[in-house]
Amino acid sequence: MTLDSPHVSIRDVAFSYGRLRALAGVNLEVRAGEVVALLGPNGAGKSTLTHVMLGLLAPQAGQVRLFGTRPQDAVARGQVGVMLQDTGLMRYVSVRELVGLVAAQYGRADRTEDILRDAGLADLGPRRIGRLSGGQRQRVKFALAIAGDPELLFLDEPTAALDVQSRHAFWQDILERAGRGRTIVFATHYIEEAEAYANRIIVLQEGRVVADGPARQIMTRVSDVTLRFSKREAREEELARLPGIVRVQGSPAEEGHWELVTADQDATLDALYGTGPSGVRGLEISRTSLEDVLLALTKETGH
Ligand SMILES: Nc1ncnc2c1ncn2[C@@H]1O[C@H](COP(=O)(O)OP(=O)(O)OP(=O)(O)O)[C@@H](O)[C@H]1O
Repeated sequence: MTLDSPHVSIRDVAFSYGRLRALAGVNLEVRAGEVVALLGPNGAGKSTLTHVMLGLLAPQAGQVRLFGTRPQDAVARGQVGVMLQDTGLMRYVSVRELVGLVAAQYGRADRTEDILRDAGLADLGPRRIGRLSGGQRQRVKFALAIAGDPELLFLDEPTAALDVQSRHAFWQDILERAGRGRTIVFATHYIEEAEAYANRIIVLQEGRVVADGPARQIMTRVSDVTLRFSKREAREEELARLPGIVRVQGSPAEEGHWELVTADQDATLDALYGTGPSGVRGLEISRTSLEDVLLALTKETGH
């Protein structure tokens, strides 16, 4: 282990459940302070990858290192916090007792109230776990993940079941941790959260990494833009000849209403407007969303 070891390093990792190949040659490195979102359709391998990163599943091929050492050793040193989808919680203890117990294992019993506050549980300390709502239980799982103030946090769908306020508070806490050099890897189906809070997005599809980079970089992979406008005297053939055009659609419901998909917005608009009056009215430009890009990247298997 060296000071500048990546927090996570995965090389050529393959994992199969019997004959079902869940991860096929995954490579990635995550460094201190990164907030990484794992995206991908159901069954893409996000949870399997998370389990492999934690040392809970041993890959049949390849190597996994956390802080330059075996995942189990990093976990034993208290460097890793984790929130998995299907962990159960003791039902008959109070929120404060459970969080305090885990905090004590990290030598942080005196920080129990801070942990409860950070997880949005300040008012729920005396409540029995068995009496909590789904979103409240989710916050307890988060409290347990952060109890040791770990350098590396793995969160599997952390905001599932959280209401709007809790989500907001959760992300503020995550950003504050990242600002202190903590590393966060989370799997999610909320694309807008990945776009807003992750500085890197990794897209998995059938156990392979099909995209890896900042949201903006991933979005440039599909650079098409849609232009919508009205133009009375236009003909379809004429619009199709504009530079950059990928596709032209007229609106059958509204004559003279057009939708152009272009790969070169500037060239298309220059030609459309030309030098004189264009007759174009009500122009709307919409960029491809990250959701469109993900659908394009993961559509091959029709999930
Ligand atoms: N315990 C298991 N035994 C057998 N196959 C499994 C097991 N867990 C997962 N799989 C299979 O491995 C593949 C990857 O599953 P995984 O749970 O990692 O996907 P995921 O991306 O986390 O999906 P989701 O978005 O639905 O949580 C799927 O085809 C799944 O059916």
